[in-house]
Amino acid sequence: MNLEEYKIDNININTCYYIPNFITESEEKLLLHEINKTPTIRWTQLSNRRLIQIGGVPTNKGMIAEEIPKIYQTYIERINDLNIFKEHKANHILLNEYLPGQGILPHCDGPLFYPIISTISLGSHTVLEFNKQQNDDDSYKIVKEFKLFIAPRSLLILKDNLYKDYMHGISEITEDNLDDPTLKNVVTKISESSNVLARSTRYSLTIRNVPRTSKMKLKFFK
Ligand SMILES: O=C(O)CCC(=O)C(=O)O
Ligand SMILES: [Fe+2]
Repeated sequence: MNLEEYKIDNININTCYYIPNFITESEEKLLLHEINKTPTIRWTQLSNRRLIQIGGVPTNKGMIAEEIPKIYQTYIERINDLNIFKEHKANHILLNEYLPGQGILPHCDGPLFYPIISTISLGSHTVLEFNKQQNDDDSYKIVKEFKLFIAPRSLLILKDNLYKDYMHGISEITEDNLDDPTLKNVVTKISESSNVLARSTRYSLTIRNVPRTSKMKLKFFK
């Protein structure tokens, strides 16, 4: 696969790739089946989404690697085969679940990760919003820059300045108007009369590299 063909090039940023249909419908179905089997206790419930850490829990001291189930490891390897992470191979997945109306506040992913995010989406589309933080003397404001339409089964790769200089987030809304001119990637028209698309439950597999990972097993002493 030649990644350069998938570069989003109308946002003046060189570091964004969007690959529709990166996985097939049957792969999506198998992943959704696996996710739905996960015991509730493995999920961390936040106020506006649920998440599961796969591969360990990154901390500012590094991460103790935990075994990654085979079905997820397959996709880590598929991402590593694209060679975007080079020697900083992907070794971690943060799995997010969003019900319609849930989202994630604008944020940067920060220093726990090597600065590349690769995201496989499942179940529903969403719209990812990119903002910049503008600091005044004693306050700051968030300036909306652009949005990307993220289809189920797609892969999105963000890196370099898009990782460091922009915040990303998902508004807590239940539908998206695809005629929004700030949406920067091509989306297909749903119908002549209305271009509003309702969200359903979406899962994102955010696949990253956690530097300073040790293979040490946790030991418990009495
Ligand atoms: O669900 C997404 O696509 C974004 C998730 C995200 O920003 C994160 O996990 O840091
Ligand atoms: Fe993020």
